[in-house]
Amino acid sequence: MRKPLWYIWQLIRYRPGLYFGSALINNGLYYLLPLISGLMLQQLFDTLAQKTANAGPIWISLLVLTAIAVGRFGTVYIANMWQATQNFIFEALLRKNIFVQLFRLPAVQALPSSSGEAITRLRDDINWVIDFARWISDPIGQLITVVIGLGILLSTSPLITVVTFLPLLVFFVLAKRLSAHLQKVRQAHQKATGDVSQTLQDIFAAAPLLKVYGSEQAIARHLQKVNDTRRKALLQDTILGQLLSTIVAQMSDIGVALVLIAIALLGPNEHIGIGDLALFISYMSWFSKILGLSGGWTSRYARMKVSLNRLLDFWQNKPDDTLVEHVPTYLQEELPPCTYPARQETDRLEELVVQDLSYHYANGAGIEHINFSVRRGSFTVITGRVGAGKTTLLRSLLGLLPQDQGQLFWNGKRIEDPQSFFGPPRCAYTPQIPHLFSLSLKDNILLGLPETAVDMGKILHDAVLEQDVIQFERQIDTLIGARARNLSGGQLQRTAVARMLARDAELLALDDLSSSLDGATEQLLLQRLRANPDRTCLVVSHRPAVLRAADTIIVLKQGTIDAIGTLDNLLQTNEEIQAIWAREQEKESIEFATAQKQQEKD
Ligand SMILES: Nc1ncnc2c1ncn2[C@@H]1O[C@H](COP(=O)(O)OP(=O)(O)OP(=O)(O)O)[C@@H](O)[C@H]1O
Repeated sequence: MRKPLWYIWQLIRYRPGLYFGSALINNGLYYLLPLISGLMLQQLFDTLAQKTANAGPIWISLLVLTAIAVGRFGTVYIANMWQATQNFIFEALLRKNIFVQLFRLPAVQALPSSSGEAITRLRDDINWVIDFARWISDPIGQLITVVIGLGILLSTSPLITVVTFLPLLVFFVLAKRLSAHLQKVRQAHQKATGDVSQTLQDIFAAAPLLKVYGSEQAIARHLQKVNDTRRKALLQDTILGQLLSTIVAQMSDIGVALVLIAIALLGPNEHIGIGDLALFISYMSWFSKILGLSGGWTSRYARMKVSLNRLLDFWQNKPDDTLVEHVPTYLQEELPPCTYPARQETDRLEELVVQDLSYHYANGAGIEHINFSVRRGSFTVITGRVGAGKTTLLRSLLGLLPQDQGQLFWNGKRIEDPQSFFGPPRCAYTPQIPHLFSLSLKDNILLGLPETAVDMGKILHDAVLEQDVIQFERQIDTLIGARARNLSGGQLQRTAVARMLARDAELLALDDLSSSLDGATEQLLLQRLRANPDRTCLVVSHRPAVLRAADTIIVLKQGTIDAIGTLDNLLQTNEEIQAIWAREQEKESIEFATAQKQQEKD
């Protein structure tokens, strides 16, 4: 793996003009201008005391001092603007490269941790890394300023410079020690706060169970305990934090006090005039502020390194330079138009062949030696008992899970990278639990496609959604709401089907097409899907209506193919499908009886 500073340098190289421009203004002008102010003050006070023969007019000194004050305000303003722009650009670059990497991997491998944790990494860890890149030029400006300032002071009076600067340095070291201790206290506070949040989250999630088990008292005691730890940590954090900020705030006064005491004691022997006093006070006060701002180098570096490693985790133990690859970020420029792959002659599906496909999860479960083929216009159903491997088969075929072994052929031509191959216009997929966004129904169906590219009326019809849409308050523009809470389970399933149909793909892969639909709607959906003779469907299901509609049924048992055939054939020869069929028939008759009872009641 490269050294952490290499990544920081690559970030800086992405916008060197902006970075060095803002660093120069921030560190060059911001830190150095007060040194000129000090010299002007010296001049001004010497003039007032008539010490130097060639002292310029007072108004020139005042003018220069005012110009420096305005200049400093201007530099802070410009530096902040430039740094904010730079931060946004660096953030965008890192996020874009991470997202590109996430989309490159099969879905199951994409995230190194939970999605909540990944969001935290994308926000906080990126901030720590770019904050380090911004900050790294600060100590250089601070060091240059202190070296030049000390040189000027030493040439005025070496003794007073040493006796005032050394105690200031001691205060600085003490403050930094306190700051290191505060870091530990702060970490303990953050952990304690995290424990409280986690406990509350668990309580909310398990509230009904806690009541049933009568565990309210025990959980309340646990909450009290973690809260008490947090209270103590918060108290320590607040007191130490206040103490440290008081010391840092007083550093400047301490610097001035040291100068006054030193000059009172040593001034007469050192031939220190009023102008020199002004110079010492001005410089020592500025040095104290700089010392207050500086330090924490090792902790900043360590924090950046940890954050950088957490970002490189997205590359799954294969750290890659592409985290800082210089790609366009379009923060100020127009986004390039979205392009959709045009259908090619070779995209047309005649036959898909699956050869010896295997995939195993870490626990050993999965699918093994799967062989079958799908012809154009066919309706193939993958069925099996719960946990037989239906979803795993569909997902590894589509490249959403990495294949351990096996080959796939599209019209006889080998598919090298299933994950990128099985997208529109070749394939569209509806997962077992479709995810809808908190957008309108229309936007959920289009999901980025231009409206002009689809026949929405036909799509709604084929997905048996047309009647539902009429009844919605704002028809197709109705907002679906977070987690599709404004839709029933069946409407959600059919919206996902509509989204898939909008892709007008050669192969439609559906994991659980109709489990939330009533019998009549299910029949209608199957009928409409099958009405187009060019539509090729590969469906996971154990619903009798879907099995009846199938041309070919693939029966899975414990991750391997138990039988392939038509329903009539399999019902006579295959025990597995006989068991599934009997159980589903029973379920159907119970559902039918319940529905009839409900009708009678109504
Ligand atoms: N992420 C996972 N990690 C480990 N094992 C898994 C994972 N997902 C599924 N499995 C296991 O792999 C086997 C096949 O699971 P799969 O979901 O493909 O079955 P299925 O036939 O689709 O089941 P269902 O009808 O419940 O959807 C099961 O034993 C399951 O426990």
